[in-house]
Amino acid sequence: MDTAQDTQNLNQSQAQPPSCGDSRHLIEVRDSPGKGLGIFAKANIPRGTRILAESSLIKFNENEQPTAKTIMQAFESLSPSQQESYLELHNYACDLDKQILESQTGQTWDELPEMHQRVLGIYTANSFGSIHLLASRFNHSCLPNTTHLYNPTLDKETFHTIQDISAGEELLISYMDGSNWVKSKRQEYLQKWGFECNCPACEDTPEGRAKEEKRLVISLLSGDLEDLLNLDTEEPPEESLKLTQRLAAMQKSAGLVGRELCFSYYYAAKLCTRLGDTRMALLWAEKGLEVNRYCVGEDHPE
Ligand SMILES: C[S@@+](CC[C@H](N)C(=O)[O-])C[C@H]1O[C@@H](n2cnc3c(N)ncnc32)[C@H](O)[C@@H]1O
Repeated sequence: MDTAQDTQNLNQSQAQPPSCGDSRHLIEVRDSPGKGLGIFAKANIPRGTRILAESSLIKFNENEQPTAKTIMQAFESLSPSQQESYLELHNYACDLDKQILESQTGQTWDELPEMHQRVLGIYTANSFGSIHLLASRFNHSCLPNTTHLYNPTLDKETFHTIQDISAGEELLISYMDGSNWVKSKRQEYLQKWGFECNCPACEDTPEGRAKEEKRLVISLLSGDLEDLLNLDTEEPPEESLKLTQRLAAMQKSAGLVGRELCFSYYYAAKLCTRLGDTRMALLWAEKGLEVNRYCVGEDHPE
């Protein structure tokens, strides 16, 4: 066997992007000061890149609410090496999660065996409804540059950049659904993970406060729009269209360019259709499609 040739082949195969339909060769896991580990770009990454498509290590059915018992069973059904990898993940359970787990086990947190505390703490700190080994290293930002969604065709969670990323930059997702939430609501929600967010939208600086003001307007516009939709379905669509256009413009200027923007564009398209303005309806729909494509890729069924 030619050892030099083997080494060369190995180096070449490491240099090749893996054929798993993502660009994970462009990212690395390393220390993120004040946040534990995080995921960083090793090169410039353009918007819309599928950086990761990852199968779950542990997954529950959509309509199955995981409990302490089923989480422990899922962990025990893993192979020894999978268990080892699982146990390396970040471990944190907030008081509320502990209370829920206590009520399910009938034991206080301190009475639970140490291994149970660890497995359950890791589950609550890392679950997107499922556990993924690499994706568990994404830290949070209220102004994320990466978005994720389950792709049922691939049976994988996919992660796409929604901004152009520079080499060395951390890739950050949002841990919450409500991108229009104001700071106090966001901070309250993030207690689940035991940290105080200091992202550009949360920092107490003139820039941070200006971003928060935009978020407040977005929150109010979304609320007004919801009221228009809920209170009177006969409401003339012109008013809703104006609100939707303002909402989309604010989302864009606030840097909220994930699927929330796509939904505003789609909604504007629907309203234009209702108003008989096919040309504008097409334009909004195309804008929505473009955002959707960079958020979830071409192969998502939605
Ligand atoms: C899903 S894990 C993310 C990866 C984790 N940093 C690690 O070392 O494995 C969630 C934990 O990361 C930390 N974290 C995530 N986003 C953060 C942020 N914006 N600021 C500080 N800590 C953060 C918190 O400790 C949180 O409980």
